[in-house]
Amino acid sequence: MTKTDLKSLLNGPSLLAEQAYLAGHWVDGDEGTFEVTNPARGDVIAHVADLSRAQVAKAIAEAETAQKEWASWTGKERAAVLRKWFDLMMENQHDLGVILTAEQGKPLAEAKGEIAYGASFVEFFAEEAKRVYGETIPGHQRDKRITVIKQPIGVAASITPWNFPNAMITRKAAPALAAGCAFVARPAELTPLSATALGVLAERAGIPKGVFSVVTSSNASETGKEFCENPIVRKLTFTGSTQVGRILLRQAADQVMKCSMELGGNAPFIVFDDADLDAAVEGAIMCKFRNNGQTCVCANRIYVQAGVYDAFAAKLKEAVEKLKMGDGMEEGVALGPLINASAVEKVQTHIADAKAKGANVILGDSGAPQGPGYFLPPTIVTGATKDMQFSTDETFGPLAPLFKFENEDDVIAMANDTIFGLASYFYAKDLSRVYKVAEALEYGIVGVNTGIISTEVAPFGGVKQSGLGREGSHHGLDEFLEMKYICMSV
Ligand SMILES: NC(=O)C1=CN([C@@H]2O[C@H](COP(=O)(O)OP(=O)(O)OC[C@H]3O[C@@H](n4cnc5c(N)ncnc54)[C@H](OP(=O)(O)O)[C@@H]3O)[C@@H](O)[C@H]2O)C=CC1
Ligand SMILES: O=C(O)[C@H](O)CS(=O)(=O)O
Repeated sequence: MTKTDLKSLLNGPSLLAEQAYLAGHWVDGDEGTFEVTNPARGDVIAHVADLSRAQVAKAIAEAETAQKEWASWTGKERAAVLRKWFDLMMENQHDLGVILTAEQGKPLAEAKGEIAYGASFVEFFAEEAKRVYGETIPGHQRDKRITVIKQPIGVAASITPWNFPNAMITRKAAPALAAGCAFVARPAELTPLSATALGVLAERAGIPKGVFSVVTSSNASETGKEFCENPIVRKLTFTGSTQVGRILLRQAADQVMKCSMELGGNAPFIVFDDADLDAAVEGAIMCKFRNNGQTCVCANRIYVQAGVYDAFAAKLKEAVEKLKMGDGMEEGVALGPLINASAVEKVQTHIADAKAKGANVILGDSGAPQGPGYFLPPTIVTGATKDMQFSTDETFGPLAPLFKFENEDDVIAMANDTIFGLASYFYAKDLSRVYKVAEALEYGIVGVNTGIISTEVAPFGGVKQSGLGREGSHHGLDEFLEMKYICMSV
């Protein structure tokens, strides 16, 4: 798919923006441009503005000015503009999906699903913009009156990954703008086009110049340092690996900057012997193979109780064999390419490690199809054990390792034996078991009899080294607000 092909697929080619959106102006990069390639075919689909650190600093300075006016609007006025942004995202869902598939690779149906998911945060926080409530507290002395108010934190900056190039930005920008903050977004180098398209629609929606900027760059480290070291930035919100999250937290510590961190995962997916096996297989497929396994909430370890292990393995194999792999633009494709060669190599390394330690490959692991693109057939291994790499490291690809367990206590101990704590899942019918296991799992999210937990109405986030803070739900607004109390003598 070339740039010409991509433009021909769009109803509105102007959504394909190769410049950066800097404080309401479309600009070239002082560092030139960087290439964006289609992971299914390796074609170059865009040459995107490569901003310098000085240009990023300019976006931040403009944001500071714009934010003061934006914060003076009523919540209802901000809500109206955010609602328009939501409406434009949904009106352009097809084009935004095509752009997303072109740069990230996921099947078009999934990409359009991400657009709706990303837009749902804008819709939700447009409503929340009107509900930034404070409180009054009975005075501690007869002549004292205490009032608590919440105010926007100021200029927020985001760094987001390539796996959800639309939704990871809107999940942060929507609450920030609703709260009255200004927002400077730095998308991943691999997938900047979904972000610049959001800039096109933000401009059309009437979001004031400087309130929302998209600073595209090939130098993540430099942009990150500007975000962490610039005293105007009061909030850093990051989604990505725990490794990079640690770097950013260290850098932000010098300013004691408020940070939200949505980091890596290592999700256990547990099938008890009283589970509905067909439902568990359906849930495992969605949980493991959404975005071809490239999500932080994907099942990374699948634990199956001994009595149903063989039956589950057979059913899962039969279901996975039906999944069509190919270019995300092709009808009926369920599994697109991985994002790049290193992603393929990581999955192959996990498979090789497991085989070397005694695992048995019951599906896949056959050589990737010839020709361009980062394709890897889905693989299922049985006989997984805790000494294998995928027990501790996030695979981030289409590999389903099946572990056998005997009882509840053992599987809870194994599930919790990780530095991560983002998402977890289990299938069971016994109510007592459901309550006990859900409470015992050390994770920010527990899916019970479901493999998909993503929604704008719930507080998404992890414990332990999977992150800090929550995104989505009314809690998501607090990440961009400062609380103040006024103690008045009457
Ligand atoms: N908890 C969550 O919600 C999510 C967690 N993740 C986790 O992220 C990983 C996969 O995503 P991936 O994008 O590879 O993760 P990375 O952490 O490598 O990258 C995430 C973002 O951080 C940027 N970045 C990388 N290094 C630095 C740095 N030193 N300073 C500032 N920014 C930097 C990247 O830029 P660039 O790519 O341009 O180099 C990218 O935009 C997995 O571990 C996955 O679990 C991913 C998505 C969601
Ligand atoms: O980046 C991710 O993996 C997302 O946070 C997962 S979700 O929000 O789509 O569930």
